[in-house]
Amino acid sequence: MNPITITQPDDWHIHLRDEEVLQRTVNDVARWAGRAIIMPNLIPPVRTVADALAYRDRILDALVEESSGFQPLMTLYLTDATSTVDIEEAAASAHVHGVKLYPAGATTNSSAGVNDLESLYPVLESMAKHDMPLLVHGEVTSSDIDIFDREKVFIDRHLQPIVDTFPGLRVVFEHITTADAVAFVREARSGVAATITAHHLLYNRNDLLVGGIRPHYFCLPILKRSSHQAALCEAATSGNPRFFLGTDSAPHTQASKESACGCAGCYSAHAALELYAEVFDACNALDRLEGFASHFGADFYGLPRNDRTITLERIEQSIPESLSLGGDVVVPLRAGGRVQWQIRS
Ligand SMILES: NC(=O)N[C@@H](CC(=O)O)C(=O)O
Ligand SMILES: [Zn+2]
Ligand SMILES: [Zn+2]
Repeated sequence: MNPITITQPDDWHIHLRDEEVLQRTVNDVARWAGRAIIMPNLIPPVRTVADALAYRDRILDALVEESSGFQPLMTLYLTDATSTVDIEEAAASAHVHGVKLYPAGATTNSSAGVNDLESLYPVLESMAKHDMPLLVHGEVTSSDIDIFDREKVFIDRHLQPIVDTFPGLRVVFEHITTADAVAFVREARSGVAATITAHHLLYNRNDLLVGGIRPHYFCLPILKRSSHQAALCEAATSGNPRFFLGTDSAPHTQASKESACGCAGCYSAHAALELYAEVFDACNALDRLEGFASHFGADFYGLPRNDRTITLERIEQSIPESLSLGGDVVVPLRAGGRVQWQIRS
């Protein structure tokens, strides 16, 4: 199967940041995706519909001519102060497609996140009533839980109770990283799905730690052992519509990654579709790429599939050592390396 033509994909989880950085982030994703779910973890966070609409305008303003069809799908950031009125307003907006749960302190820009999930149960109830999806960064933050176990413990302590307590709530378990998360999503009631990143399919914790610490592979949830990576590849390429594409592309400047206390997040928007194609090719599952990348997420969110198509060819391309990011630089995933696929222009 080479070349392959598929319905244009969408990215169901991305960080674009703000201001001068948008020039890079927005146009990189718009090169291959028709739409993207835009994460709300700005500083300060995107808390209200008004915040989301203003942010959406800044994203649209950053689009270059060739990318002008790209649609940002906005989300709100759940805080301890989020109210049912916020949810009603979100549900009434054509541009808000989900509400994001960050346990406070779990990841980059999550300090405004949720401290006491149970006190927000009325808000989750309202989300279920208005059919507003809950998007979850699924890791506990307790200091006594090992960083490699934080996703699994989150399932038992928080995710299973949420899914059981609100049977009508649609839930996306974001950027899953473990065989435990795969099994949970596979066996859950209907209305539960997961996004999977390219980097969690391509890499494991050896890539992060063997031969020296490689900060550009540090993200949260952290890369796990290879058996978990294999479970993710199996899920992504299985054709199960509960698993779909979400890059979690998250730019941090080179200096903030190459630091004594480096930030969490990998930048993949520059070549994400090509990298996913490489994974599906390696698993002999190129015929399943379209479902994962272009059909299942749209179906879950209740949006039409894209009309346009995109063609990928098995032609090697090289990835730059760094990319401009506003006045700074970002080191992209697989910097200085090669990827086996290209998008035909
Ligand atoms: N994934 C990450 O490691 N970082 C993301 C936040 C997130 O998605 O958890 C970021 O905003 O940088
Ligand atoms: Zn996250
Ligand atoms: Zn993310």
